[in-house]
Amino acid sequence: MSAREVDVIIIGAGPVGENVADRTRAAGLETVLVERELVGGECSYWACMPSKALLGPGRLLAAARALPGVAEAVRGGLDVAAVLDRRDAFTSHWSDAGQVDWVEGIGAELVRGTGRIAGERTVEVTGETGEVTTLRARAAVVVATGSTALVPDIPGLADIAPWTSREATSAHTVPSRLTVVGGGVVATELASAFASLGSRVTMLVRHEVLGAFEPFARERVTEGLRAAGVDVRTGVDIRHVARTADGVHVTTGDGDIVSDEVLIATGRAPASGDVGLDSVGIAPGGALDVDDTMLVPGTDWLYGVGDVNGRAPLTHQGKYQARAAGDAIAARAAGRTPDDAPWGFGVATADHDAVPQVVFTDPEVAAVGHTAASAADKGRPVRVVDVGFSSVAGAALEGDRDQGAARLVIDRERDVVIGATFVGPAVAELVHAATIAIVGEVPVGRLWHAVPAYPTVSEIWLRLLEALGRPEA
Ligand SMILES: Cc1cc2nc3c(=O)[nH]c(=O)nc-3n(C[C@H](O)[C@H](O)[C@H](O)COP(=O)(O)OP(=O)(O)OC[C@H]3O[C@@H](n4cnc5c(N)ncnc54)[C@H](O)[C@@H]3O)c2cc1C
Ligand SMILES: NC(=O)c1ccc[n+]([C@@H]2O[C@H](COP(=O)([O-])OP(=O)(O)OC[C@H]3O[C@@H](n4cnc5c(N)ncnc54)[C@H](O)[C@@H]3O)[C@@H](O)[C@H]2O)c1
Repeated sequence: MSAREVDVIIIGAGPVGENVADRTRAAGLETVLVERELVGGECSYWACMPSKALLGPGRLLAAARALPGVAEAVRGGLDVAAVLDRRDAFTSHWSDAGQVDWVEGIGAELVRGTGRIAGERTVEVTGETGEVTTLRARAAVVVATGSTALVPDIPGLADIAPWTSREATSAHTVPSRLTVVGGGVVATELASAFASLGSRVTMLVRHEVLGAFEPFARERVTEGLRAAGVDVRTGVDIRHVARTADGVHVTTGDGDIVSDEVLIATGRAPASGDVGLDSVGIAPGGALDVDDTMLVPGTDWLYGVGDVNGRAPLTHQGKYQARAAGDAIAARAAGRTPDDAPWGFGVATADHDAVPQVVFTDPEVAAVGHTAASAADKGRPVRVVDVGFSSVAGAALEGDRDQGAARLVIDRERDVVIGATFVGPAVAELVHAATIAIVGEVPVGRLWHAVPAYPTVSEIWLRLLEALGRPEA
């Protein structure tokens, strides 16, 4: 069958595929998006949006309860049905009609079905009824297929049909008892959400909670989960799982935990196993190896963007990669070399050392760049400074509870910030200032001139600088 030619074919219309299309369309390239489920991807329907819609009400209620005068006005718990309804609205009731309109609006074409690379520059799309459309790309094929939940090979687990983040974020009933396996971001966020909705939650953590974050952040999140009623157990070894009349039994070295549902939150795997990479000599299944323009080395047409390349599996970072890749594709299609020097338009340099992330637990964690441990692993000589929010008037005004703590990691030789972590009830918005300091390589001496308004929570920056010590006048 003859192939239809277009400029760019993007397999996967999640947030990342959509953003590549936005850039290639802006450059006037004929662009096809291939999607087998919902345009908008995991983030819109089973990840970021529904999880944050489930988390917000519980955090707000806890904040209200910590503020005398407001606490007295708050009676009872959350209205679970209203929270679930609002979550449904944020997922557009799992309809992608609005996002399809957006694709049409930018002048891209949507082809529904499963995309598979079938040799150089060629993609076969198999539709729902089995019909196959063959497309050939003049400029680029972009793999933006995201990731899927990893389910460990625990005896009995497959037989009980456990929840993954998909079932948890789209649940329409709240289990009375929920066991969460894992201690990462998905586990902590969804344990918090379901505890706030009334589940009795047990977390089974193999090592420790939020292992990749600064120890003081891990400890405070663990305390916060426990204060919210979550039974957090660390160092747990799961041996077997079975469903019986009284619920699901998870057998650990320390006995059985019985619950109504088990949520597996043990990480994600790049969705690269079934996109035809083998047809062009690339081993399927792992993270797709790419350079900083997201081009697969050894090709001049194949790109891997977003979760599938494993560089920084977060929506904002994938969209950043998408903007770089889209601009690099457009430049190459026009016969130009993309601006591919570090921090150029066609590269995702920030993936290496300046990835921000917020964990929306209570307290929240907002971090960017290095932790003290990751800097040490890279042999970077650093100074570390720690400050509590108790010294910040703006934070104290937020409520009568522990307002958290912050850490800066400073490169001792260059005297610039290379890492920041904030933990506290409302620290999410603090992280962008730290990202700018890192990406802009702002000298610490200059930061003294970035004056935080009084009395805001941002005065933590002043406290951190004071703790570092003002350079000699
Ligand atoms: C519970 C949870 C909460 C999260 N919360 C956040 C958060 O708050 N903030 C944040 O930044 N990140 C968050 N993430 C991570 C975020 O969801 C991902 O980083 C993001 O969705 C990646 O976007 P993507 O476009 O690369 O992949 P996806 O969103 O996974 O989209 C890939 C798309 O490709 C399609 N596809 C796959 N294979 C094919 C094929 N062969 N043919 C056609 N289509 C195909 C899929 O159907 C899907 O629509 C969360 C993740 C989880 C699991
Ligand atoms: N707010 C956010 O930005 C946000 C929210 C959710 C998810 N995400 C992203 O989604 C991705 C996936 O998150 P995640 O929490 O699934 O992964 P993760 O890698 O953060 O955590 C996985 C957890 O599972 C544990 N684990 C792994 N294998 C296990 C096993 N066999 N038995 C028991 N425990 C095991 C690990 O020790 C770890 O605690 C991450 O990259 C994360 O950044 C981001």
